[in-house]
Amino acid sequence: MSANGVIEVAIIGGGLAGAALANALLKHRHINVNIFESAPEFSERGAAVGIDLNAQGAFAEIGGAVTDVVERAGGVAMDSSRMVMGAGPNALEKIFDLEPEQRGKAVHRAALLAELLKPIDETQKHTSKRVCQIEDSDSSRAVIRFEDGTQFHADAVIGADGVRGYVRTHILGKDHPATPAQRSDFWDARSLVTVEKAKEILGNDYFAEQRQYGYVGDGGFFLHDGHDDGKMVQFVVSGVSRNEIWAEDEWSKKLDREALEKNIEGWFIPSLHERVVEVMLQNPDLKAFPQTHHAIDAPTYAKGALCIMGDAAHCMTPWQGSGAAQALEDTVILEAVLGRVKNPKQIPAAFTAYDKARRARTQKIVHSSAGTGVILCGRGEDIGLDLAKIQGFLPERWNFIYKHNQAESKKAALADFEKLSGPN
Ligand SMILES: Cc1cc2nc3c(=O)[nH]c(=O)nc-3n(C[C@H](O)[C@H](O)[C@H](O)COP(=O)(O)OP(=O)(O)OC[C@H]3O[C@@H](n4cnc5c(N)ncnc54)[C@H](O)[C@@H]3O)c2cc1C
Repeated sequence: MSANGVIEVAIIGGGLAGAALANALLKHRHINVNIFESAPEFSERGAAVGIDLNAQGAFAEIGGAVTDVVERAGGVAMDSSRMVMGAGPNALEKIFDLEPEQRGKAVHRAALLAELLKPIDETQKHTSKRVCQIEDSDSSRAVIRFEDGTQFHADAVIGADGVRGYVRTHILGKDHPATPAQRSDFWDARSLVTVEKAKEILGNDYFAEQRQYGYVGDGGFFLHDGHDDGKMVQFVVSGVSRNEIWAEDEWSKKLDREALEKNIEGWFIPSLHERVVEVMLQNPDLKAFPQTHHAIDAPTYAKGALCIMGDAAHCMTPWQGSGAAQALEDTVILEAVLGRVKNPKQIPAAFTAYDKARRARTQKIVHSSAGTGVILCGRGEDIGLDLAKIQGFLPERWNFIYKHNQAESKKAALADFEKLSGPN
């Protein structure tokens, strides 16, 4: 703690998780927050991110500057059907529509990140700062060392440094089986096209503006959703990896027409197959990426005055579209408990309360997400391509994510913090 009683918080990683937390902590005058990003600029790869109901709830719970950040970033309501399914050799059937109150929003990642970072003073945002070492002890501030030879001293360090970040390794140890993320059984590829092009290629049977449609195939899945004020549409093709697709250490693969055709062969009815190929090849740099996740549960998200959040803590496959949402739920709890800290000695209690509030739920979603992928690729055990059975399974898989009472969870974490932290 500095002489003026300010608690120094360092956030490592300037993705959606780190930016949301830095923004949320601005409301606490006794906290000085600095955010350190390894890249030369704050940026987001990829197109849309779905802001589901619980993520919207998290923004509302955080309040202040983030309340309407999704609207300011051009978020588009995912109107109507979440899933209209084409399955098996010839079926095209609707599985279920979302009720209006269940609908999420799709927003351009870079726009959302920019809005989250906007209120943070330039002096608190640092780029080209790759953390390579942290020295922490019970008695003094942590020393964060960067690759450029500089260092920073902080009372609390939050690793929001993503799936291959440093802080998870520091907390769990480099040899712990839960430290590295694992490659899942799935891969995906993405393409972003204008609404006009999407209509032209997909036609009315397969496309409706500003709706999120998903098609179950025999081994894979095809999805589209609108974003960027409704002008652009994101297409995703994803599915079960075939053995010949990936070499052991291969983390991306260029997809030309032949490779794409080979990898999605037999998934969809012919009329859909043709359209999937055409719309995906609109991306001149089409690549397949293996989906990774923390398949092995971490025993903790916290150690002393250090903790991890977002993908650093619980990287998940995208099948339930909840990774960013979970980072926002993390933010709700971290903002609340850090807001109560009056003395740096209480920081370990704040992070223990955070770990208790967040770990079990997020790890459950990591596993649920991978299991949902199996179902959406028509490979669920005793489910296969039976649309009625798929319909039966899906709502319960999403409801426990959406119907999470963030205010209650925050209250419980604050009560835990009070119990653990002792007198100021
Ligand atoms: C294909 C796909 C689709 C998805 N769709 C959705 C969706 O619809 N809805 C949803 O809620 N979620 C979705 N997700 C998940 C969501 O994108 C992620 O969970 C979220 O972006 C993670 O944010 P993060 O800030 O934790 O990590 P990241 O975005 O990975 O940010 C980590 C940052 O830390 C920096 N960094 C790394 N190491 C260091 C270091 N040593 N020092 C300093 N900085 C460092 C990195 O450069 C990076 O900027 C999807 C994910 C994928 C892959």
